[in-house]
Amino acid sequence: MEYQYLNGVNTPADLKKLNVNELKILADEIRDFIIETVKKTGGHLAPSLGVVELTIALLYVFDLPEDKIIWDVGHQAYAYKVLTGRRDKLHTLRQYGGISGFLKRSESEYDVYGAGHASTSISAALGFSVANELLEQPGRILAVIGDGSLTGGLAYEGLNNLGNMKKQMITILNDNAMSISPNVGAMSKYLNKIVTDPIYNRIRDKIWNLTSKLSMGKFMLRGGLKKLEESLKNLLVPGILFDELGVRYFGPVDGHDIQALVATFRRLKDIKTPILVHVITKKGKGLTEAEDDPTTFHGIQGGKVGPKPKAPSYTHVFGHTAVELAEKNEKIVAITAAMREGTGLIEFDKKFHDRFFDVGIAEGHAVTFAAGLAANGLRPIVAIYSTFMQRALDPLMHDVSLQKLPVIFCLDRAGLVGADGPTHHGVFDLSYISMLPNVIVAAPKDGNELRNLMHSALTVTDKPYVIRYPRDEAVRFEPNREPETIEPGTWEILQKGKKLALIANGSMVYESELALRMLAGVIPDVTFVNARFIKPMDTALLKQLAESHKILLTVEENAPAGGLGQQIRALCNHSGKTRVVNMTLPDAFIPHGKRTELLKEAGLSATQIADTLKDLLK
Ligand SMILES: Cc1ncc(C[n+]2csc(CCOP(=O)(O)OP(=O)(O)O)c2C)c(N)n1
Ligand SMILES: CC(=O)[C@@H](O)[C@H](O)COP(=O)(O)O
Ligand SMILES: [Mg+2]
Repeated sequence: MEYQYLNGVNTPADLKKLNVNELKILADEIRDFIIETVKKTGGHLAPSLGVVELTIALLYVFDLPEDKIIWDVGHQAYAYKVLTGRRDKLHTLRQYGGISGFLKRSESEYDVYGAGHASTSISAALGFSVANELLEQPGRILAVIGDGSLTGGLAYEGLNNLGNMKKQMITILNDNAMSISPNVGAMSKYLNKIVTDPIYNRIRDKIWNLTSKLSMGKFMLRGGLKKLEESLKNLLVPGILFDELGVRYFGPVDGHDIQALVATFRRLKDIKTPILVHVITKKGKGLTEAEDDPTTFHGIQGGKVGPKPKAPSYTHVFGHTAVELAEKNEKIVAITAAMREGTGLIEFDKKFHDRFFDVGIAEGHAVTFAAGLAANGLRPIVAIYSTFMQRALDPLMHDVSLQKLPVIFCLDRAGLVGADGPTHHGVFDLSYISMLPNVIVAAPKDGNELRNLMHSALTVTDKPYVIRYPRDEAVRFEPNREPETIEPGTWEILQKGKKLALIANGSMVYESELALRMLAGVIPDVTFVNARFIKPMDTALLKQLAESHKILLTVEENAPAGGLGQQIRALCNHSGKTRVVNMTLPDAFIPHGKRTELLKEAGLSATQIADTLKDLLK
């Protein structure tokens, strides 16, 4: 595609040769380029469209790579990638072997810090700033954080320390009033107030509240003047919250006005103490459908629409079943950490809005909040992606399992998620959760079993019940079947055979089914077991299998350490009679790509399971 300026701009140095008017044309070209590219590759389109002008202004005023920008999450940094030497690679975005959808230190010298999980930028940037000072390195440190990411507690830990340490750091708050869905929480309301209420409205409202209920005498006696002065300060200094934390607030600034952004950054760039610049942007800016529906366009699939799925997604099955349970039991409440759409809770929210809680990007709070709900008589269902559940391991231990509270956890995106890559693969949950006492950990083989496990979880009232499932089709799902109650710790024998017992878990049951179909008539019948519970194990059946088979082959979509296979090996090894072979994901971070490509790279495709079976039985 021929562009007047974009073709000649590949680095920040190229950018600095343009004048501000040319930058405005460049912004349109970059926006057009991102739209055309991401429609093919897929990715986080609306977030990136919202910060095109902000990115240009930052790279125009600041001196990268000496000055360093740390992006929160990094899903919004496509313009940043274009302007830091990756314009000609953007078409490989999130593809296997291509550039990452987030910042990545190994990808570019300009990617000084990677992310993917939200709310880390302020803490990391403070680290950079202190390192500059102690090592006497030149350069300014900036963090770019969205209003959604500012609902994450880690951001406040960073702000608290920053305000106290008073180090040089410029925090750019990119406020588009959106997380994935509309942003939630008191901070969001506070930011919105700064942006929308004209000052005089606020003065009027505050004074009215202060004096309306009190006679003037009482008003004066009750320190009314002090309150009045405080409230006036609050009104007239919009960013008072940040100022009080020791981070000087500037703004709000129009995040699409390059001239205003450049002037603001030029004026503030050499302030040596912590500052925060509040920038107002529109998520999806420049693409009408994305501006109108930034939630849908937060992340889009690229390329041609694939074949019609053979079964609904596990996400759909979860959402359907959560509603089904809530219809029958008014104690059931659902909690999400800013992932209402991704976890499949839209229907639940619509039908049971007063029993639905979006707590913002606050997974630790979500779990401890659920503990409180459960301790006081409700039955919470917490829906969190497996990778984001890592943020809540201590609340799971300390608040839920130790106190034996009946919280149901539904961990979507367990296993390899695909294009989001290593920050998002949910490949450790079997390990980090089954190590805890007082937990049940299950993985369904299909949609029917997910629904049965969720129904079964309700019968458990003295410990948390964790169910994990992949970002994939649910193999089979009959919503009208009568749900079955599955006893915790009971595995399912799918085929009786001899010599080798194939013990698969969750997503790997279907892969193993496909492998056995490939080998029909080729190898002697093997015993095939659905090990749907990792905790508790079906130790009675396992003992039987170990005594009656020479080989146990385990297959799971989880890291090796602490997974199903390692636990089975430990249980069988003391007998020494049975050979245990484990097929797991590698002990490594797995790159981004298509889920099917990655399963193959990890050695967990149906063909590779079949090959392993043939090798073991020859
Ligand atoms: C710990 C964590 N939880 C959830 C997510 C999923 N997530 C990615 S971006 C996003 C919304 C971020 O909102 P904001 O910071 O305002 O950025 P915007 O998309 O509006 O530019 C969420 C919830 C995540 N990346 N990390
Ligand atoms: C950037 C981020 O963390 C989310 O947008 C995530 O990419 C959503 O993942 P899914 O597309 O699997 O819902
Ligand atoms: Mg936002």
